[in-house]
Amino acid sequence: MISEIQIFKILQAMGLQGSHSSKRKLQPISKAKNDENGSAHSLVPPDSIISDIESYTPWKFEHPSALDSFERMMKAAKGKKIAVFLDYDGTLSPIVDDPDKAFMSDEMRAAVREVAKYFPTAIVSGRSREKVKQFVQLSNVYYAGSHGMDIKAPPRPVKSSDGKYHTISPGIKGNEVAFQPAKKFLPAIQEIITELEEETKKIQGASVEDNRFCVSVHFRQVRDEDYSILQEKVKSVLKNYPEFHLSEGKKVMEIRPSIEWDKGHALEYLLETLGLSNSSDVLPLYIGDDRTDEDAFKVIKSRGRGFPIIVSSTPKDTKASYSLKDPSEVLTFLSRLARWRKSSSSTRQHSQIWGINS
Ligand SMILES: O=P(O)(O)OC[C@H]1O[C@H](O[C@H]2O[C@H](CO)[C@@H](O)[C@H](O)[C@H]2O)[C@H](O)[C@@H](O)[C@@H]1O
Repeated sequence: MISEIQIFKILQAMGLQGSHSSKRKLQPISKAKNDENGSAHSLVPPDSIISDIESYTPWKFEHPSALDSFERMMKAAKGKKIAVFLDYDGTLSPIVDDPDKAFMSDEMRAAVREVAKYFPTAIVSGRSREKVKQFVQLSNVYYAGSHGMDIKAPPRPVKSSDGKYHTISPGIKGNEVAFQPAKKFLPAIQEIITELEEETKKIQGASVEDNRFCVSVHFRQVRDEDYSILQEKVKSVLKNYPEFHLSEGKKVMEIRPSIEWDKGHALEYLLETLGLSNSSDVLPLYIGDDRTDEDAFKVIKSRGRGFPIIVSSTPKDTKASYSLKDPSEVLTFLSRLARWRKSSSSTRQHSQIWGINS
């Protein structure tokens, strides 16, 4: 893999790029033709480099690789605190046909464990909190399930009669409480699940996933010609539940209570409970691949500091500032992040700060 800098140098040599500016739009580059003798023009780099340049679209300049930008990002983070937020499906685990088999690799688990030794770390997923915890199997991270509608974290700092805030030390075991802003919808959600299961049971490949405070209807394995029937059935069930709405993710329809709470709110909530919300020294780093992660990217953007990173191998509309191609690049990034921090501090200092087990 060639770096961003190398690509700029090549582009400059080819007369296609004037200066290093992430805002500047590049014209699409087409592969130069061989000359009459069949030999490539002297300015044309080898095929492997050409294909890297071709994939370096204007989108990639606006959302540079977090791996290529690592040194720059860490320079900006020097002396500041990074708080890490990670989506699960498509970020820590690859997208697979069967949602029950979206396992995380041992290498990824080890990398997240290592990151969480040095930085406060939370997994923010559309899955139920219990389910994502079963997949991740780490005790030194916080979990937010149901797109942030089910968070287990230290209690919010409380203001006492003397007007002072009392912050509870983050992460001390047994001190965590569940925050569940959509609790009153639980009975309706169970009714919706029963009705959806009944309505969709004849559609081959469709499945309904109980994510506790939200529901997923999967269609990855549904034939294309059956999709609109499935969609109609889901919509007809939802007609009786006006307090819920439907959105679409990666080959999945997601049904959620219409409350003002999403992954962005979950990020803010976690920062607050961890005592990290008011400091200009805190840089939230969020890695996610799906539309629901955009709410968290937006929050980081509006805070004006932090690292919103999208996982995508193709250009897409996003509020993220950086990109990683796939979960294998996420693994490389997280390992580098932990190594970077390890080389600048000792584990002992960290566990004293965060007080959580690994
Ligand atoms: O917020 P996330 O953790 O990314 O959860 C979003 C949805 O992820 C899961 O579905 C996706 O991954 C499955 C396994 O790879 C795949 O089969 C499915 O097509 C994807 O949409 C999860 O099963 C859903 O409930 C989540 O809503």
